[in-house]
Amino acid sequence: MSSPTASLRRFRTRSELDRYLEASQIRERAIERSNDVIGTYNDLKLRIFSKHPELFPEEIYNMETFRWSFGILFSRLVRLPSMDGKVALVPWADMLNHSCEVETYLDYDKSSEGIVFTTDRQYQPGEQVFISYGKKSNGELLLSYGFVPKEGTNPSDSAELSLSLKKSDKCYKEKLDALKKYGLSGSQCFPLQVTGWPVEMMAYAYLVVSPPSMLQQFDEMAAVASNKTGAKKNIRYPEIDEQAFQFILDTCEASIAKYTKFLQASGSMDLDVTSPKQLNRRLFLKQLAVDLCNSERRILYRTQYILRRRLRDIRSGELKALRLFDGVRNWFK
Ligand SMILES: C[S@@+](CC[C@H](N)C(=O)[O-])C[C@H]1O[C@@H](n2cnc3c(N)ncnc32)[C@H](O)[C@@H]1O
Repeated sequence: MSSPTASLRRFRTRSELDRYLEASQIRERAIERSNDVIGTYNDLKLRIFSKHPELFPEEIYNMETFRWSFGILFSRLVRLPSMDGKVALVPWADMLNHSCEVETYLDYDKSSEGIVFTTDRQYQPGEQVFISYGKKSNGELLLSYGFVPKEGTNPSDSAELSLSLKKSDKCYKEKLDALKKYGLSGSQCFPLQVTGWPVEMMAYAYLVVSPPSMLQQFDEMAAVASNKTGAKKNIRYPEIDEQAFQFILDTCEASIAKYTKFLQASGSMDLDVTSPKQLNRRLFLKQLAVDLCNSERRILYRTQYILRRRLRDIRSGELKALRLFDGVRNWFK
């Protein structure tokens, strides 16, 4: 199941997105999705609604009802694997809640010509049966379905880290050209998980920190960063490993600081209410934002730990090599 607009049922306006999701890259995704829905509506209005007002009156076919319908439809439709991922609305199935821990699924069954729900184990009468909405991060679940699973319970959770070329880089233009050639830009987001980061991110970091003497490798780095070269290549440039890890660590720590600032400020966030109903809604949105930030910051902390250990290993390796070199030199004296 996927929903491009359910989040917009939670965070209705741009100012709500800016206020509650300011620390998370999910804010950018939400803005993109919102723009997609607005674009689709405007396109339909131009090509169909405005040409047949008797069939599509403005009181019904307006932006607000369009967004609502999209949200309802996409948070309830089911993808059917055996029918090439075709989507369907299945009345009873839309009552199933999501759990990150189950592998139950819905699919079309040829012999019974119906949709069958397959469970992963036996359930007792009265026990709640869950389904998986797919291997999605907490941010994606918030955007698509309007909830955030409990921290640490989602094995597919990820947090996006944005890396950027340095404007002061002597080879800024050459690096940007290499990135553009593979459809990338001077600033790219990559998903981090508690288990590590993608090779694309490492390649991007190599490119950012590489000196002018590595100009010949810029193309290869950009190609791997884009994952457009077909097979994934696990490139390594040991001579700039330390700078690349340090660069990712600095970016990661700047991001952690942003989350921490938001989480600290959220305690005294001005909810600016005029009615109890509004207060409840804003408290709910704040809690969703806090839950999301905590789960994303947890992944960043883990990344920070892995990076610090890598850097420590590199530096202690260098130190050992230096001591060995000094030892040999002294021996020859
Ligand atoms: C397909 S419907 C599931 C049925 C829904 N609970 C209902 O009563 O209509 C999807 C919606 O259920 C809610 N939901 C599903 N799983 C959830 C979970 N694990 N925690 C909180 N809310 C959940 C979200 O609001 C989501 O947009």
